Amino acid sequence: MAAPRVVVAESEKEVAEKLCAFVIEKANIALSEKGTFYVGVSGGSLPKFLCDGLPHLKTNWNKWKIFFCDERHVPYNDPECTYSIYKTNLVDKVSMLPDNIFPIDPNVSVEEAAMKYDDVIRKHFPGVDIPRFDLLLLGMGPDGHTCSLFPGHKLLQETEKIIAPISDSPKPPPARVTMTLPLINNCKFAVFTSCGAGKKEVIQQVLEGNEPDPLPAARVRPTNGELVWFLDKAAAQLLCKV
Ligand SMILES: O=C(O)[C@H](O)[C@@H](O)[C@H](O)[C@H](O)COP(=O)(O)O
Repeated sequence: MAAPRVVVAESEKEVAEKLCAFVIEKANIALSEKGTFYVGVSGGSLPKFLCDGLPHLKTNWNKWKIFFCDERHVPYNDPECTYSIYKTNLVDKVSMLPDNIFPIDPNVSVEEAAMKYDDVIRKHFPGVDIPRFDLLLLGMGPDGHTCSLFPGHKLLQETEKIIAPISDSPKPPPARVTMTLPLINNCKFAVFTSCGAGKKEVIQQVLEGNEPDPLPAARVRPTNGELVWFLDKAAAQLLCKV
């Protein structure tokens, strides 16, 4: 994999603008090439960046297929539900057809929800071992986690499954469904967005460290794809090479 591309903007507002422009550019290229755009989105602070910026930009929303890089195993009416945040603040805003966004099923066990989600994804990528998303939009926690893959967790060693349950997430809520590294690293574009001085140390560790046991975010290295980081100046302040 080529070195990650690091885009540093002055402010969170500018990060959001650059991120959304990038997303729409990749979406419209995918739509022109194959008529569909397969994207995975994350929770945390990312929904705000995307939901504030994307609705103003031009694309054919009903050719998008939105999946979740991870999702909390909570009812849809729970404020922690990432799907509901995107449904309310993006899907409904752009009048995207609801069957273009694919939530997990919170009404079964987290193990079953993961198996069902695996099926849902594979139905869109028939005949391949590992689906290849056009774009995965990721966040990174202050501990270097991404999706619901946490430091030291056995899920980091997963080599077969593309979707897995977790019931001991150190970031609440504890039960989640997450993409695994084999799926993440098969995408065309893996894009992180991280802002704020609180992330400056872990960003330096992930982007410029050379750890024997890399943090989860440092393990995102698309095999045949590109890695891009959108950072504000506060988050990037310890980086040497930007
Ligand atoms: O649903 C989740 O909890 C997220 O997918 C999670 O992986 C998030 O991306 C990171 O925790 C970063 O969150 P912040 O950007 O809010 O720090």
